[in-house]
Amino acid sequence: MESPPTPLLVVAGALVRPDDGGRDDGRSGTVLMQQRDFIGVHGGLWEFPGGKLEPGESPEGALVRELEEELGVIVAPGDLEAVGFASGRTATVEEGGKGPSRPLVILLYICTRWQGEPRAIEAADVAWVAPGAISGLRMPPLDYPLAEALERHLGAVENNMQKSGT
Ligand SMILES: Nc1nc2c([nH]c(=O)n2[C@@H]2O[C@H](COP(=O)(O)OP(=O)(O)OP(=O)(O)O)[C@@H](O)[C@H]2O)c(=O)[nH]1
Repeated sequence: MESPPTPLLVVAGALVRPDDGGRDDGRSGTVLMQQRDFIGVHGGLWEFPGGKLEPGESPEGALVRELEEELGVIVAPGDLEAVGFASGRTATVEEGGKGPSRPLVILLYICTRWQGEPRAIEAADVAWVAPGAISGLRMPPLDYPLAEALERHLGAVENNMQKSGT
């Protein structure tokens, strides 16, 4: 008898840059999103950069590797802060997925410090997006709850800063 599929663990990162008070070049957002290649599952949709853990990797190690591979940025594992997670299932074959659908958990981290200028190495495109505008993008299903978790996290950070007068 075939054993049931194991859950897939995926990590994702929200690179957040300081708000510079708004630019007039249409790049005023602060969160880096990437657009998937147009071929394959979820083709052309926007998502948080990241990917699957390789055997033996920690989530933070996997995200450091993925951010370098996908965006060309160097991140220290200690500069990744957990924000939340989303749980669902991988895309079915009908939805463009590869094998049978299985449980999927995506861990979201925030990162405000990195080296290098993020660029689309593997993705079709990258863009800086305002946190409140992320859920207006066309994204794979689990990136919506991740975007909500990020907005809550950023809101809480801002509240704390206002309370402490910083
Ligand atoms: N970000 C995101 N990924 C999802 C969702 N649903 C889902 O099946 N996935 C899958 O989770 C995997 C993310 O890992 P990845 O980014 O390393 O994968 P990949 O594009 O290289 O695809 P591949 O290795 O399957 O060819 C992809 O296979 C992606 O299609 C979702 O809602 N959000």
